[in-house]
Amino acid sequence: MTAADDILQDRGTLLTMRQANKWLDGRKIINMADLTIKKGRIIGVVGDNGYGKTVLLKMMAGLMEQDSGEIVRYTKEISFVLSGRSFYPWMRVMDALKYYRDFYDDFDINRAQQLIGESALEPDRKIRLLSTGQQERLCLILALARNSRLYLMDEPLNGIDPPFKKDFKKFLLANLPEDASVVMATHLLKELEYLFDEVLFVTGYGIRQMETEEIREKYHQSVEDYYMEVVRCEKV
Ligand SMILES: Nc1ncnc2c1ncn2[C@@H]1O[C@H](COP(=O)(O)OP(=O)(O)OP(=O)(O)O)[C@@H](O)[C@H]1O
Repeated sequence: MTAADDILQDRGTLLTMRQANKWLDGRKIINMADLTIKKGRIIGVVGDNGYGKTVLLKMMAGLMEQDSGEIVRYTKEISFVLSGRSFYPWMRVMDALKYYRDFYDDFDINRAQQLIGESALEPDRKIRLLSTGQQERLCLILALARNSRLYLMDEPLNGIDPPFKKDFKKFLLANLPEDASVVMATHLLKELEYLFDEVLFVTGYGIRQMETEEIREKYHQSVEDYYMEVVRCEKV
């Protein structure tokens, strides 16, 4: 790390991307991505289908490497929320907890068990037999029971029921370590934009990072309207 990087770390920066590019199957998916993830922020990742939100999250997690440009992670404590399909077919809820305990030093199995109990998930139930929403809830619990600095979530609430969606902010804030940040890809803008401090718009030509307060106060629009009426209409 350079001296300038040390200063960024002191100011609470968790991750930066500078002019990061990613090609897949000969197509440029991520184009000159510039972004900064600071501590204590909840950040939405918004973009049309296939524009590269998942690829961007995987690059942040280090699961996909950039082809050019720079990604600096100022923390190793990054928790990626898996999907329910990530588990072996034989696994029960309790097996997933033990798997996480054995795999991650920062996983608090007691905390996970408590959250499983509060969610009415049965510890002996096979994960593949859970509903989509129950699987998503399990994956969220597994990720949040890790003591991380950065939580990466790829459409975590698609199958989840309206009451939990409504309580999600409370659930998240109650279970996030202090000063941790969340980066969350979602199409549920109407329901979730109230959560976001910032938004990363993933467009066909690059990434645009904006404060939600700026969108609301300067442009007098909701994030969804701003995305639909401004960002999606821009041509570069
Ligand atoms: N491993 C891979 N190999 C080849 N192409 C891939 C791979 N992963 C993703 N892609 C392609 O990259 C593009 C972006 O995919 P990605 O899953 O990031 O989109 P997304 O914005 O998350 O979409 P959605 O909103 O539908 O979930 C797509 O065209 C996809 O087909």
